Amino acid sequence: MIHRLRLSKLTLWSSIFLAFILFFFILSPPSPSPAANRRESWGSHHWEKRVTKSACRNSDSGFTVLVTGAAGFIGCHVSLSLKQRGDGKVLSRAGVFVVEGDINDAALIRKLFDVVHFTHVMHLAAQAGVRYAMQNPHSYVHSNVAGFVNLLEASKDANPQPAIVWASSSSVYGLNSKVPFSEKDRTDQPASLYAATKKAGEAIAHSYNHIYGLSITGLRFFTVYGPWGRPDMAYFFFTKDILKGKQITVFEAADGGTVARDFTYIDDIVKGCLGALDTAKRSTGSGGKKKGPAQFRIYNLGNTSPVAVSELVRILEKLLKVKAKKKVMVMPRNGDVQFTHANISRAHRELGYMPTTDLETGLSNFVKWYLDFYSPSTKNPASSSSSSSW
Ligand SMILES: O=C(O)[C@H]1O[C@H](OP(=O)(O)OP(=O)(O)OC[C@H]2O[C@@H](n3ccc(=O)[nH]c3=O)[C@H](O)[C@@H]2O)[C@H](O)[C@@H](O)[C@@H]1O
Repeated sequence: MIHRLRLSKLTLWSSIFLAFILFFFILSPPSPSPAANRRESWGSHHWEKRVTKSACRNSDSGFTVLVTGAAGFIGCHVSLSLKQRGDGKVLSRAGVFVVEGDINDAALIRKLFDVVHFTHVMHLAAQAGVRYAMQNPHSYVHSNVAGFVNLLEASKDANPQPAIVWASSSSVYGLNSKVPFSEKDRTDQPASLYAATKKAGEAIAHSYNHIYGLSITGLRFFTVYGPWGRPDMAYFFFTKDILKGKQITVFEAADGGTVARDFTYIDDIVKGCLGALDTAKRSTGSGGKKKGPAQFRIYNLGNTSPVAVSELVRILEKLLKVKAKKKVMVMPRNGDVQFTHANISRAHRELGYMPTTDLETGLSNFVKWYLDFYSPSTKNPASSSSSSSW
């Protein structure tokens, strides 16, 4: 239980601030906590030994992946999935070694690249969330722009360079009104600072690909949800507030039109991330020098099935067996867009990506996890359901 609570806090922390780095294939004795990893002092001989050991691969075809944001929602699912399939696993007992740090810490990132030859970087650390950008704009620039550049700098100097797969966002489509959103559509009208920093990330990624020969794949995630999710996302805090009998605010468009999202279940997203890693070609440069053109890709990872937020609430009411206290209001001008809908044909063709989880099924998994994790009062009619999906 203590372990679970700690994880929950970490998930929250990393989604609001940033940045844990986890890498594989670590096997370490059960790690006391990320904080303890840091206390061990990251430059020490013992630390280097653990890092090196953890990064050994069991075959030449395995990957050694640096996953940033590993304590965050998508990062922890991707990390566990990589671990389960055994990439880089060398010791008798699988485990994950988490290095707590900021992706802006150039010395730490350089040290990691000195100690390990990463074949891939799965960059999922970010300041996420659309509306929070109005409260804390600088954290978006710090994590999504400066932190990303810091990671790319270390990656381009590495010899050999890793291939990079990183998290962009459906929010880059901004005010684009052509649906479904295709990777070819315009992305030059962001509706929030968050979207602008993700769009900046795509431009920065292109420049590193062009100048240094880094192989880079950007994944535009569409409103990802599921167990161990982000408490700042609507489906998560709606669940919490409905159970507490608190009023929730459901947005509608100014003309009374539907506000909808292409909600995408975490397990489908993880498959897309692994597909991107598996199909990433090698970077062509080394030690900061380009040796030829390198792969540059961008993919939508969505569900291709937008659902109105009012319908999301209806499903939650059914699963929780509690009627929500709803206040419907016009969507404030805080960065939200009215509608998202992914065209995923490119990801299907090139990554084999095919989401299989509809919103009701995915939310049912989430609600089971939520009730099990938070064990709300037994007075709650929905609390009898308790199995966790993990
Ligand atoms: O797809 C994406 O790229 C983005 O998806 C989510 O952003 P968002 O779709 O806004 O997700 P939520 O904040 O969970 O909102 C979901 C829906 O609920 C609505 N909402 C939100 C809050 C609220 O109080 N009421 C309400 O109706 C929003 O307008 C939105 O339509 C994530 O928070 C972003 O980090 C991610 O990049």
